[in-house]
Amino acid sequence: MARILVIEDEPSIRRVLVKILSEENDSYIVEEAEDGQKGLEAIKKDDFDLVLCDIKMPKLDGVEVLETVRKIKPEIPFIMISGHGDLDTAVNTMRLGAFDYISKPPDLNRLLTTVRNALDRKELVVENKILKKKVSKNYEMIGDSKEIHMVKDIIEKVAPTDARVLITGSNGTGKELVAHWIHEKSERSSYPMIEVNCAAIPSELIESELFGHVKGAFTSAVKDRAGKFEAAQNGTIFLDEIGDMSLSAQAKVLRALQENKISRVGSDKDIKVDVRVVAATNKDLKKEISEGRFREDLYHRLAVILIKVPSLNERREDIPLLINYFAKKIAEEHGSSAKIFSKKAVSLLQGYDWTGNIRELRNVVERLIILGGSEVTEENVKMFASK
Ligand SMILES: Nc1ncnc2c1ncn2[C@@H]1O[C@H](COP(=O)(O)OP(=O)(O)OP(=O)(O)O)[C@@H](O)[C@H]1O
Repeated sequence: MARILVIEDEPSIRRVLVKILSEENDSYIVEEAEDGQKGLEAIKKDDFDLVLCDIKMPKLDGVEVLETVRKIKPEIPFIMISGHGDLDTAVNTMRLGAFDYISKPPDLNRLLTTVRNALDRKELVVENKILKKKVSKNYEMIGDSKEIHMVKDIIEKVAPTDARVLITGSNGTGKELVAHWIHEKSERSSYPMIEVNCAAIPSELIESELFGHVKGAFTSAVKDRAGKFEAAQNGTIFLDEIGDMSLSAQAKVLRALQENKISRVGSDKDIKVDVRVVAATNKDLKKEISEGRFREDLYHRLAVILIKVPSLNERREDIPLLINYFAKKIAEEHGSSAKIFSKKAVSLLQGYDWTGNIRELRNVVERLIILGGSEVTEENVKMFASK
């Protein structure tokens, strides 16, 4: 299905274009606008795969429409329609990002070929964007230590089962990464993995976030809304920082785990959910239980399998590998060649106490690459990385 918008003020030409395109291919949905202003409004409101746009029009001309859309929806290809007097302008619009132009009266074959090419390219651009997004989130798990191999082994064993998993470990040790792999290596991987950071959501909103709500359930509930459990249907929900969840939300999560049912806030209708729960925390939940902040029954439901992710300080031999890996990644991101870290620089970094946190290690590597010289030396580390 391809949605095409024809913006043209001359009714006869507009009609011809709409007719030709609609008859050419059943999967073309063709809409029309009679001037630049209306065209722009339609593009803002809806998603189009292609726009055919006249150049000379009242109110807003084609060049202005093109320039505005390039800023808000740059992926939409434009084919400009030029009359006798504006061929030069048409050629110039290609510099502004138009895909192509056709002259009036439109030549049927040329029009249809250009439309097909433009739609093909649009698909490619969108695919590339999705691909880039996937690649940019990095899920490689670097490390050759006994400790990280143990974690990988457990993931392999546990992922294909439906067992709930509680992942523990201090900040930035890779808990989210572990959760990601559990989902990816499970049969649920073609369904969504929905992540909820329980610490980032105010306690009065967490229930609605997880379970959704019905219109009128509270002041700002202006319409029915599904929650994350429903969004994760057939997939995995990752409850990050579960140790920060309010007791009343914990009670509801417990019910969801016991009965595989949830109800939206403000409704007593049950909704069946088939969702695997993976949770993570950097808190000592046993301590939280003894102090009355975490439900023991929920703990036992969640911690069917426990994975403790070791801090980098417990597997310092992985630090040089990580430095190397981050140096390459960062160079790629900056479009430069990877900087060499001298042996002394690496061993100094390896010895620091704060390097338990992988995120922090990455930040320091980035800082050293930006601020250090062509080679990262012991002196650079002392200057830019010590805490
Ligand atoms: N073994 C690893 N190899 C490469 N990168 C890793 C590894 N472990 C973690 N990272 C990276 O380190 C960063 C922190 O990891 P992650 O977010 O999984 O940690 P976390 O324990 O969930 O953190 P927090 O406690 O702050 O939520 C991420 O960018 C992640 O990709």
